[in-house]
Order: sequence, then structure tokens, then C-alpha cells
Amino acid sequence: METLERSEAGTAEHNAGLQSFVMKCGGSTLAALPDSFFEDLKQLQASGVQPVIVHGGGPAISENLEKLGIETEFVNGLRRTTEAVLDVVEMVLAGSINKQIVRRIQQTGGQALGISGVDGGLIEAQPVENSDTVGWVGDVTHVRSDMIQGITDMGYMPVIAPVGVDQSGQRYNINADTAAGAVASHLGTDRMIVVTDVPGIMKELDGVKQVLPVVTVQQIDDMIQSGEIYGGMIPKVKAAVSCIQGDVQEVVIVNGSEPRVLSRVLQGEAIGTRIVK
Ligand SMILES: Nc1ncnc2c1ncn2[C@@H]1O[C@H](COP(=O)(O)OP(=O)(O)O)[C@@H](O)[C@H]1O
Ligand SMILES: CC(=O)N[C@@H](CCC(=O)OP(=O)(O)O)C(=O)O
Repeated sequence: METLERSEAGTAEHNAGLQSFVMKCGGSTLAALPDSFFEDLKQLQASGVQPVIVHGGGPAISENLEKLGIETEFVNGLRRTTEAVLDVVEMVLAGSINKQIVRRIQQTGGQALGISGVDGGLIEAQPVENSDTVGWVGDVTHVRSDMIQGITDMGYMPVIAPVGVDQSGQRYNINADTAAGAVASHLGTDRMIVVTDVPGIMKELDGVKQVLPVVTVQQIDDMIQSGEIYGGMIPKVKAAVSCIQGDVQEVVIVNGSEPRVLSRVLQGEAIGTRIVK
């Protein structure tokens, strides 16, 4: 344990001089991401930026469960996960989706290495509080940031599937927004970029739905209470709030089909919604 803590302290120092960011890519948008999105990612990597990717894949999991005749349902945004569901979650996230992203990055000439949270004990998890209801769903207790740094040091972008593991070897299904937030917090990156299928957090103002350029934690709480933030946006804002309470300075929610969206966020352009301290 002492060795691990020492090596992780080294990681934080190592990160200090380099621009890195965690990007969460949602299943809602993965198939629709244009080649230019991956081209942008490759150019960032070539310019010395270190992207760390955590991906979802909710729609593909549901599709595969349906094909297999396994029923599925969500409880407060979390998939009820039985042993049979867990098999499909791991197959889809750590298998097809993870490799699809790695291939797309490699097609542009970028360097990517796919890994799930189980490999090397990268994402350590424990049962969520309401595991009686949702089954094998996990909360993150630790992330091996030294492993992520090792992969980036070798010149690869880590592409992480949100499956966690505990000390006994039990696997857990982890919401991808939650996993990405935990990775950003443990790495101590300045920024997390959440790529999804909407242009940011929307609110109806004067009868017109508009993207909010900046939101505070208080506004988020109010919008959840009023029902203006619902469904898949809830785990995103919750992960964002938990990140910015630590070292992460801002979380930006953007639409993946906007041209060069990642570079534009990194250059400080006002695009999407910024969640700030
Ligand atoms: N206030 C809001 N602004 C924008 N989208 C919202 C809001 N509240 C809920 N949503 C929903 O959140 C969805 C994004 O979450 P989700 O479908 O889980 O995406 P992903 O697969 O990228 O994680 C949007 O498509 C939209 O339906
Ligand atoms: C516990 C839980 O709900 N896990 C999610 C993991 C995938 C995910 O979060 O994917 P998106 O980012 O595309 O929504 C699930 O089973 O769908």
C-alpha cells in the first residue's frame, strides 16, 4: 500500500507540467461521432496533450440484452444488474464498444490502448448503497492513477470501460459518468469533458429552450428539484459536482458532433455548458 501511495504521489507531480483531460463519451453519441472528432483527438495527442477516455455504451447494452431476451430496467438512472446482465455489460463495454473506439482512434493514426476497470484492478469498486434494489452496480472506491499515467507515458491514450472490481474479484457495473468523474478526481486533472448527444444543459427561458453556458452547483440542485434536469443528465451533473468539489476545476458538457469540439473547449471557447465551483 505504501509503495502504491508513493507512486501515486509521483503521478500527481508528473502530471503537473502536462495538459491532460478526462473525456467521457456517452453511448448516445458514439456511433454518430464524425471522423473529424477522432482526428481532433489525434492532433491533441500529437501536440503533447494527454487525453484519458472513459466511455459508456448504455444503448448497445440494452440492444444486446433485448436480443438475448434478458429483461432490463433502470432505477434512478442505474441499470438493475443481475449476474446475467453483468455478463452482457462486460461483454459489450469491455469488448465491442471499447475496441470500436480504439480502432477509430487508430484509423486516424492516433495511439490508443483499451482497458477495462477490471484489468490490473484499475477501478476498485464497492456495492452502491441501494444494491438490494439495483444488484451488481458499483461505486468507485479507488482508481490506479499510476497505471493510467504509465499508459500515457508509453504514448497511448487510455480508453477505459467502466467495469469495476473489488478485492474479492467481484465485478460491478458502474455508470460511465460516475466512473469518468472518479478517474478525473483520482488523476487530479483540471478538466473533464462530457461528450453527449445534446449541446449542453438546456433550460427553457422566455419560452425558448436554450443552452446554459455556465451553471453552479446551486442551479443544478434547483434544476433537479424542478425536473428540468432528468434521466441521463442526472448522473452527469452528479459526477460533475463530485469532481469539482476536489481538484478538478471545471466540467464541460458538449455535443460530440460540433466541429473540433475538444480543442475548442481546451482553448477556452464558450461552447456547451461549464459546471464550475
Ligand atoms: N436539462 C437538460 N438539458 C439537456 N439534456 C437533458 C436535460 N435533462 C435531461 N436531459 C437528457 O439527457 C440526455 C443525455 O443523457 P444520456 O442519454 O444518458 O447520454 P449519454 O449516453 O451521452 O450518457 C439528453 O439526450 C436529454 O434527453
Ligand atoms: C449502472 C449502470 O447503469 N451502468 C451503465 C453503464 C454504461 C453507461 O453508463 O453508458 P452511457 O454513458 O451510454 O449511459 C449501463 O448499464 O447502461
